[in-house]
Order: sequence, then structure tokens, then C-alpha cells
Amino acid sequence: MSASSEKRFLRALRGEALTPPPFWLMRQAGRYLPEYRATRAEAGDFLSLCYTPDFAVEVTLQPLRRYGFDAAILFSDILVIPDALGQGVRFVKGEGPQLDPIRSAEELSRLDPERVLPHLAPVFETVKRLSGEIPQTTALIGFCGAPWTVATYMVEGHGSKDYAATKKWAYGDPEGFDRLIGLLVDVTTDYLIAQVDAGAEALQIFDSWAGVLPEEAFTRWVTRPIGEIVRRVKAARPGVPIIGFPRGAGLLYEGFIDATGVDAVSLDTTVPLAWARDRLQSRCCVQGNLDPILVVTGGQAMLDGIDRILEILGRGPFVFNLGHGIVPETPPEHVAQLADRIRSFQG
Ligand SMILES: Cc1c2[nH]c(c1CCC(=O)O)Cc1[nH]c(c(CCC(=O)O)c1C)Cc1[nH]c(c(CCC(=O)O)c1C)Cc1[nH]c(c(C)c1CCC(=O)O)C2
Repeated sequence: MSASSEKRFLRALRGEALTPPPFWLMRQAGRYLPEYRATRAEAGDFLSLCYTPDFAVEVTLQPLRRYGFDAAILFSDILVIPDALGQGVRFVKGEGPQLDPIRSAEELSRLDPERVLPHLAPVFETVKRLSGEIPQTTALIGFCGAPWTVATYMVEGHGSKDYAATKKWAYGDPEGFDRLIGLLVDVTTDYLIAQVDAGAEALQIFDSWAGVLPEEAFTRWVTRPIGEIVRRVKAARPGVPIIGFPRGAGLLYEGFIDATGVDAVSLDTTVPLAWARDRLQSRCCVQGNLDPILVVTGGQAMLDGIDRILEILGRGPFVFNLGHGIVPETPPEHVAQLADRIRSFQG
């Protein structure tokens, strides 16, 4: 496909510097939009929203209609994998996800990898429908949670502040914990390949809790598993760009890029911009990293934050995004002002 006809988001992931840069926002479909809240109420519960293609397609399209983002991300969740494995996942209002925890390698027999792809058939149907419904110039992103972050929910049984139960198992029985990570590498690889076969044009791997691990543990349970998933997906489906998001990686971002072979890396809010330009953008496309709370604040503070990112990262291979997902209290009109500001950037 000639460069000029390829979608701008995909061109940036392949290393082109584009002005203005393409952009989308993590959690662009979500509770900050009244139309999302209406569909969510109609669906009844969160997993029904994820597993009913009519609903999942609708909420994926809602932010595109408003803001014309350069990418659409499949509406699903990283926790559909433990749900598909048979662990039992519930999203409790005001408490977030609740799972029946798995605390040792002996309990892995509760999980059934064979049921994953059949259980997730509605998600692939959503991807297939989206690939025929999104605008011609908008790229479709498939995604998964990285093995470490998914494992933290499976072991803790809910979100956590210190991930003590997961770390105790990992540090106390590393070979046993490796079995959980290995199982997640296997089923996640198959899940991503199936998303590509249904029409996903790029993939993002969310390791939202990577930053809680010290260097050696980060290498063993963030970098190596993601690198193995990237290697297997690229061997099976060459040419599909993959974005890695090891949130909180700090100085470990550099080694992560070199060791995993990702095409792009998503930066969390704390990554210094000049360091990212000099040390990371020379290695691959970078994505990020506005503080989502600046989109809540809006006004000149938000505009200044956008401008500074565009000034420093906007002349290399770059996708504008947030440093983490949009938060529910974000005024939708601030997202419209953000979109206008990025589109008016002339380099
Ligand atoms: C850690 C994580 C999860 N899910 C996800 C991550 C990694 C990204 C990140 O770090 O935010 C990823 C995710 N979750 C969701 C998407 C779909 C894409 C999109 O929203 O644009 C994506 C890409 C929908 C969702 N996933 C969830 C919501 C909120 C559901 C609702 O109450 O309507 C959405 C829109 C639920 C969820 N899902 C998860 C938690 C902790 C929660 C509860 C917290 C919260 O309510 O925001 C797990």
C-alpha cells in the first residue's frame, strides 16, 4: 500500500513524522460521555457491554462521531481473559473488578485455556463489524492486558495499591508464578492473532502496573513475556504494528523497546519529554503523554500542556495521546478543544 494512501496512525507507527501528529485517547470510550452512560445502562452490566457486539460497536463509535480520532480502540477490557479462562470476573459498581483470587500454582488447574477463544467469539465479531463501520481514514486498534498486569488482578482478586499478594507469590515461588505468566503469554498471543484476523490493524499491550516492579522482576515478568508475545504475533501475522505500554517503566523504557521489538511505546505522564525525544524516539515511534487530569482542568493549563508535548515530540514519529486513560469526570467539551489544538499544530 502506498504511504500516501495508508492511514496516518499506521504511518506514524511505522516511523513517519507527520504534522499534525495522529491522535487518539486511551479510554476514549467511557463514562465521561453521556451517550456511553446511556448504552451502559441499556446493557445492564459491564461484561454484557463487552460481550454484546451491538453495544460494543456502538460505544466504540461514539467518541469517533464526536472527535474524529485517527484510531478507534476495540471496546472490551483486559479482564476478559481471566473471565474466558473460567476464573469468574465481576464488575461491581463503585468497586471496580472483583475476581475469585488464584494464589498458587496448584490453583492453575481451575483455569481452562481451551475455552478462551470460543468464549471471546463476541469480541471478534465486534472487531469484524467495526472494521467495516469505522471511517476509511481511522485505524482499528485491538488490545490486551500484558501478562503481569492481568496476573495482578487474577492473584489479588481486585485492583490493589501494593500488589503484595502477587509479589509474595512471584518472589516466593518464581517458577510457579512463571507458569501463570506462561499460560497468559499463550492465551494472549492467540487472542491478539484472532483480533488481527477479525480486522484489527494495530495492537496495544497494556502493562498498567509494570511500574511497581524493580529492575530484575521487571525484566522477568514485564519485558520477557511481552517480548515473547510480540515475537509470536509478528511471526504469525507479520506487518501488524504493536504498541507496548509499560506504565511507570521510567529508565527501563529504553531496554524495554530494544528487548521486546515493539513498533511504538506509549509513555506514561511522568516520562520527561526531552529524554523521550533523545533516548526513545530515536528507537521507535512514541505515543503520549498528556496528564489526563489536565483534560479535566481544561483552559490554558491544558493548552500549554498540549503545546509543550507537540513542540518537543511533534517532529518525530509520534502519536498524541494521554499518559493514562481519560477519567470519568472529564468534560466532553475539553476533549473537543484538545482535538482542535492538536489539529492546528503546524510544526
Ligand atoms: C487496568 C485496566 C483495566 N481495563 C483496561 C486496563 C488497562 C488500561 C488502564 O490502565 O486503564 C483497559 C481498558 N478498559 C476499557 C477499555 C476499552 C477502550 C476504551 O475505554 O476506550 C480498555 C482499553 C473499558 C473499561 N473498563 C472499565 C471501564 C469502566 C466501566 C464502567 O463502569 O462503565 C471501561 C470504560 C472497567 C475496569 N477495567 C479495569 C478496571 C481497573 C476497571 C475499573 C476502573 C474503572 O471503572 O475505570 C481493568
